[in-house]
Amino acid sequence: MVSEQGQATKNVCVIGAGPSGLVAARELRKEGHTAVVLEQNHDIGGQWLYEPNVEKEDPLGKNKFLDVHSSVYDSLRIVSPREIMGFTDFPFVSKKNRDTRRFPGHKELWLYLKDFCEYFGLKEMIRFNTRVEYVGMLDYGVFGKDLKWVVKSKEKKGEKRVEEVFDAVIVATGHYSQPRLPTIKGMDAWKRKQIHSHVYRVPEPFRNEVVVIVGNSLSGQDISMEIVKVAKEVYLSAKSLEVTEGLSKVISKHRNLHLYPQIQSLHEDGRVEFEDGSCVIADAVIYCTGYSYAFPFLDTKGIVGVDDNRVGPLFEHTFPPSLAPSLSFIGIPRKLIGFPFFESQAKWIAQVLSGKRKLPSYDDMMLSIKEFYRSRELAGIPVSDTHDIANFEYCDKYADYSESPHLEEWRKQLCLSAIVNSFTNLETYRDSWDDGDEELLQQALQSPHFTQLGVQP
Ligand SMILES: Cc1cc2nc3c(=O)[nH]c(=O)nc-3n(C[C@H](O)[C@H](O)[C@H](O)COP(=O)(O)OP(=O)(O)OC[C@H]3O[C@@H](n4cnc5c(N)ncnc54)[C@H](O)[C@@H]3O)c2cc1C
Repeated sequence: MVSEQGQATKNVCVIGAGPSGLVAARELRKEGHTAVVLEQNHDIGGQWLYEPNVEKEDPLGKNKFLDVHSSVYDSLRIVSPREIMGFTDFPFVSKKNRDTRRFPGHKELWLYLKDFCEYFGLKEMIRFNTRVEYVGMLDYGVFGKDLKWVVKSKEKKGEKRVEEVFDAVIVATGHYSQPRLPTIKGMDAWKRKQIHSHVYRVPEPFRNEVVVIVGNSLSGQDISMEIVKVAKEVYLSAKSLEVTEGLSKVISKHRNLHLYPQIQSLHEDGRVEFEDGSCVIADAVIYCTGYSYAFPFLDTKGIVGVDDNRVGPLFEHTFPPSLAPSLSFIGIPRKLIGFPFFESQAKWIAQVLSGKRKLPSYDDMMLSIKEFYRSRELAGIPVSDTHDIANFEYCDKYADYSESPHLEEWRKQLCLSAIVNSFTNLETYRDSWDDGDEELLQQALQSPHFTQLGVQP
């Protein structure tokens, strides 16, 4: 199809109505495409649609399709100041009678997304309670721009199955749901409680228990800090015993929180042996060991795969060269300022689909991927961290692809300052804000993002 402006318009399926899928829907519509968003849940929000009921969820997430998508726990507050999180034209301002904290709880972010959805009239584009079970090429062998996709979905609560054909598919299914587990001797034989942080919600079930928490990244730290208030003893098992000043302060404050090395083995009688030969008897083990990329519905005949948590080959973590532009992914990179990044990526995809922007040739995209892998290897970054990109220039690069403005300097500064604060004051950084940061924030609030767009209906 061709729009009145002479651009190609496509019939696009977006999978997932989290932040990435929502902004993709908006950008596709802006660009003149017809888009439908298929969402397995009953509402929008993705990770931010809190699900307290995890009883039926398999605790180590071994099933192909999980029943519960969100891994968010009850007490979770965002890790960066709200000001930096909003989409570029829809600031995340605090509202009366809502959670007005600078680092609000998860519900506030969900409400922000609800507001975004309503403001841009996105709900009518979404089919809820619809799980995508299969995505495959209609005519395998015909690559390139004419390639079409078959999408098979199933109503979550019924048996109704639908099969549709689209010009393009955008995968926006997130990657913080499928538990990534370590391999530990004796893990399968362990008879006591054993869960992944994906199903952790509240500390109460661990009252008076001896708990081993595996992994000291964000979730491991957060969960340790709240479980320690009810548990008898908490052993935080980390890859390295060299920890940030912030975590070290927390450990010295709580007499029942101990830093231990990695687990060597688990035993049927409840013994947990650590690499330094020490041993404790525990009631529960909580794995805060991160998440795996998983696309259980996607059949690309082996063209796109996940290998050691690397999704590829993907040009700029977005387009598989031989299937571009009809198949794309949003939100694969981790550790970037999420929402504005998803927005640039969505703009770029929408514009490539309409023909406004051109992708490099297949050979050039493959070369770029190879060079990227090589540079990571030379920097000593493991394959499993391929998509960890803690680099603001990356956000700017994606903005350039769609000729959008770069990430504002104040966002970068506020983000860095929150990270630095968390390193030194882990327990309090969300509520203590020093004078320098306040000054930075006041500068941010004078920017067009807030002065021209800050008033939401
Ligand atoms: C504990 C935790 C804390 C976090 N804290 C922060 C934070 O402070 N700041 C921050 O910026 N980010 C944080 N994140 C990252 C968070 O994932 C992103 O903010 C954001 O939610 C990613 O958006 P997304 O749309 O890409 O994926 P998601 O939010 O995961 O949304 C994906 C959507 O796809 C749907 N879906 C999946 N599979 C299917 C299918 N087969 N069929 C149909 N629909 C499907 C899901 O139901 C979901 O609605 C956190 C994540 C976790 C787990």
